[in-house]
Amino acid sequence: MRPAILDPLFAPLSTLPGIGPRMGELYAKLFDRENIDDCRVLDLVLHVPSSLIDRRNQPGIALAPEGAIVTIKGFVDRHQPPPRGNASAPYRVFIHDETGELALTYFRVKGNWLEKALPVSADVIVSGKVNWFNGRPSMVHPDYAATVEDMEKLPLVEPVYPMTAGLSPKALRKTIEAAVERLPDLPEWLDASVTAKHSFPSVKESFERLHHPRDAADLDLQAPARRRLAYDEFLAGQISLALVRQRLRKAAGIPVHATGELSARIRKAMPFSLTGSQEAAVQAVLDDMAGDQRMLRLLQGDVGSGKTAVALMAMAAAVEAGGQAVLMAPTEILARQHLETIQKYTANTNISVLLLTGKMKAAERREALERIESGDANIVIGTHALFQDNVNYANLLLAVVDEQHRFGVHQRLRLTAKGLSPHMLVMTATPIPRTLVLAAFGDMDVSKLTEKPAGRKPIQTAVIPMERLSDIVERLRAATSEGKKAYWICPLVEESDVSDLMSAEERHAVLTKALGQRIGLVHGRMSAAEKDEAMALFKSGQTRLLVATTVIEVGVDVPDATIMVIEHAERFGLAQLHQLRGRVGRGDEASTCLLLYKGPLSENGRARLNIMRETEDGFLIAEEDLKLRGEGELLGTRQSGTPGFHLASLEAHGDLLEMARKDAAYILTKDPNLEGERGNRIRELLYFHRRDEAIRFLRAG
Ligand SMILES: Nc1ncnc2c1ncn2[C@@H]1O[C@H](COP(=O)(O)OP(=O)(O)OP(=O)(O)O)[C@@H](O)[C@H]1O
Repeated sequence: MRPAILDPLFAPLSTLPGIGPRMGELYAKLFDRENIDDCRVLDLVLHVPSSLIDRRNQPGIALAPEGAIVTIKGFVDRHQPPPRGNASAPYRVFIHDETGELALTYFRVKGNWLEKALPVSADVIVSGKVNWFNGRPSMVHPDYAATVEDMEKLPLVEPVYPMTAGLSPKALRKTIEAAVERLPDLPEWLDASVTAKHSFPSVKESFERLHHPRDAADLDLQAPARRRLAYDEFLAGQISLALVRQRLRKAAGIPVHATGELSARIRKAMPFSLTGSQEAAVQAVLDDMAGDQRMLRLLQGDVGSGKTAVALMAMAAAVEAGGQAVLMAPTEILARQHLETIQKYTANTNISVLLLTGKMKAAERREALERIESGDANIVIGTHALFQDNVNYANLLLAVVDEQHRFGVHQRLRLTAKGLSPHMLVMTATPIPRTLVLAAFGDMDVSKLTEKPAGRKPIQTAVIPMERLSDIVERLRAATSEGKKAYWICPLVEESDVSDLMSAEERHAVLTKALGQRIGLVHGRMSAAEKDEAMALFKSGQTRLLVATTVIEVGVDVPDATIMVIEHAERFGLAQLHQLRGRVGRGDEASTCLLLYKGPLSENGRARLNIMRETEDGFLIAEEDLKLRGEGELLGTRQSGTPGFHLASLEAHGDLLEMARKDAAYILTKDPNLEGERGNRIRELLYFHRRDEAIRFLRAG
């Protein structure tokens, strides 16, 4: 049961004033949720400012610096409405103080609200950005403008929040304010010794400080309020992870005794032998599975390092021992690709491999569910549909979760919530720094694939301005007529007026015309069947050029594709570029990657693209990326911060993570089921910061 004191925070966002269906949609977008019903008041409380506007600067009109936000106290001299018949001309209000005159400039003014807000001969306060033209200052659409009496509430320091298009900063601020007011007086969930030692303010005080900053120092990542909340968040994360691990481990492992019979056949079917590090990983996995504790292992390997083969060996072991194995992929395309690969390698065994996705037809799905329940299906491959409530496994011994870089303990918890706790192998592709591993996975055993399969040739990477597009088209013509295959990646799906990015559809049309051949297209808005078809045509060589958005970024494997063109490379995160480039260089043919950019490049932008040219080492790229951009962008996803965290930043709060890890271990050693007095406090913390995850876990417990 959720502690009642948290109820106001878990109330739907729509209970706040001013949130109707239209606003609701915007908030859902802001919080990256399906719809407004998934948003809680708490989401707003956790939506912390990224910067602030300081309106304390009151230099007087004559001394207002160009482009700076200032607040001016003045006297209204006159109004100058636009001349009749010229509605596009500005409406000006002239005010003065003892240093000079300022024009307040408004466009498209309707009605007479300006006369009311800024009456002639009134003392007024205005705040906004000042620009100078020909020695005259003007303020276009002041952020605030009213008589002195009406302006008592002018916020001199104003938080600025991360936004989404369509939402106004004012509306967002007001809603957040209303949400923060609902913050109850929470009892302290940390031990007094911890709060005292680090001078942590209370939770309520901390949020109030962040949402009502007095100056920039309050928003500093090292400010006590921010550190407190970051620590809480890390602690909640570490405790959830430790609990999952504890649960998984506690359920006595079913030792898997592999006979090696099936895996020997599979190896024969593979056109290569495993690399040394693949062998080492397989061995570690088999050892784990044979033991009486549940395996919980992370398999980390750079793009194209051959993680799938390791996973397949592990799954074969589960089947040899008479059980089932599942492989969960992050996307439908990947699930189908895994299915194909695995079917190919298991063709001369009696292993039955089955696909289960969310998009199957009812009859097909029913049949699949029956085969899973009867144990007829040995290996089940799919998306998150694998762990839905109505899927019952006959004898699930191993779950492989291909997380790529979409971290989340969700799936792992989902399994435990179903009362299942098979051996677990989690695969990640993006090379992640240790701190990030710790934050996203907690303490897990780790196997790393450090070598690339033999025979791989380095990928030639070139950084090329868009102006040379026609050269590239010619190169592609030559290459495809020689039988080579190429990807062409575009950043956006459909043309949009806010952006000059060429959409995939448009690029597809242009290239089809220029090359006079059939060209494939894959983007996120196509149906699964359409995507499959496009991938199949490209694999079989019926199309030799595939225009795609980043839907193909993770895991797509067409080993004979050797050319990768990335349009607007300057707009991608480095890790994402690395992932994309990793789609070529997967066979023994030499490959090329062309990074097309639209100039002029910033210094930083040039440095980033140069890193791509200089190295193919994912770990090095990740490190450089971290240096240049910060970890949020490292994963190429979130606008800010660390994935899964609202308040904590791995870069800034690494020390707190380490502390949280130790404290979590201590707390759970003392009270493994969180039943004691401290345990109850910690449960509150878990609900607050991990929500449904925590809820699932507590139910599962
Ligand atoms: N030991 C090996 N020798 C040669 N080729 C291999 C070896 N292991 C795997 N491969 C091949 O290398 C390619 C990449 O393997 P896989 O798809 O498993 O990579 P991955 O680690 O999942 O990479 P990504 O994260 O990019 O998806 C595949 O075409 C696979 O058949």
